[in-house]
Amino acid sequence: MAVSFWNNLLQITKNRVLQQRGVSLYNYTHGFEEHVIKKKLEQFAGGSINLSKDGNGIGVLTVNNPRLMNAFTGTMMLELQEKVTELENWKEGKGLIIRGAENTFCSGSDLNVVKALSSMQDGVNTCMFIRNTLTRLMRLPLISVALVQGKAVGGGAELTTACDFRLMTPGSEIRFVHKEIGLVPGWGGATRLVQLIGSGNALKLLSGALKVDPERAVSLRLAEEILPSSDETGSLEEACTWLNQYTKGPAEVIQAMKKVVIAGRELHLEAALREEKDIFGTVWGGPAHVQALAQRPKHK
Ligand SMILES: CC[C@H](C(=O)O)C(=O)SCCNC(=O)CCNC(=O)[C@H](O)C(C)(C)COP(=O)(O)OP(=O)(O)OC[C@H]1O[C@@H](n2cnc3c(N)ncnc32)[C@H](O)[C@@H]1OP(=O)(O)O
Repeated sequence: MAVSFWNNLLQITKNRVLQQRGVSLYNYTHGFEEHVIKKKLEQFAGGSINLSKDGNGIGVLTVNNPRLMNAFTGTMMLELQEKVTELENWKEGKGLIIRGAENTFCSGSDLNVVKALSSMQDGVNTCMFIRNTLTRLMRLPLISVALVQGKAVGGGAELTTACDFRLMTPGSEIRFVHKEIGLVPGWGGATRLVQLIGSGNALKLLSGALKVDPERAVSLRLAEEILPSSDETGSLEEACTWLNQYTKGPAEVIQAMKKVVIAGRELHLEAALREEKDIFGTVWGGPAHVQALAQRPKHK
């Protein structure tokens, strides 16, 4: 009785967290002092995170630091957080493509930053900071796709798992290299990988630091498809076309659809069903619903 009371309370609290925007996994109650690590990250400048948003509700987020195979400097980590906040507040948004600049995806943290922040405390705080951001990215009410061109390595491989889907270009690879540098994933990538491909397959990819080519990624259900083009422009167009299959219709309906899926993915059955009811209430009688009913649709 007592256990089920606490379980219910926990689920209700989690429900509320999922409904709010900008809520992080870690805060001062977990001993995480965000402002301290932000001050440190500011010192490692370079590269950028660029966001473009089109009139059809599709955003393209580009990890841009080609000199270092799009590795994340400190300021890029900070910029990613800002862009996620912007996307959380994008009312017209429906879909998001994440890609790397100049024909490669991302090689994780800038190893110069890793070296400079080598104390256990700095390492753990940096990971908590990014894990917060990637958890919010994963929970965006947008359908997200990682467009993997070239290499997605280390934290770059982890970033792909924060998206709903992965599309790979011919010759590209995803590789969790952490073991090779004496680490385990710290950006939440191991947890998400287990959810995506199961614990046995995840253990093989992580403990073997295996190179996952597009064919293997599709067979593991890590990637949806191999795109025909390997060049930047062609593959972006193809990724947009792929995503457009799922983003037709009004933003409020697409966003509600993503939210019911997040609830199903993250909550226990009863809490997820309650959440689905609440989200349903936000679209029932809404403009898209009323308009569709007025047209007496037939779905042949
Ligand atoms: C939990 C996440 C984890 C953490 O933060 O704790 C990490 O993400 S740690 C970082 C994990 N990533 C790596 O260890 C990648 C190391 N780099 C490579 O393995 C290769 O460079 C590779 C496979 C990404 C690309 O190989 P390729 O032959 O195609 O290119 P180059 O090696 O010639 O790379 C060009 C240039 O970029 C530099 N580079 C690449 N990645 C990084 C990085 N993560 N940090 C800093 N610099 C990086 C590379 O050293 C080359 O520079 P150069 O001056 O020409 O040597």
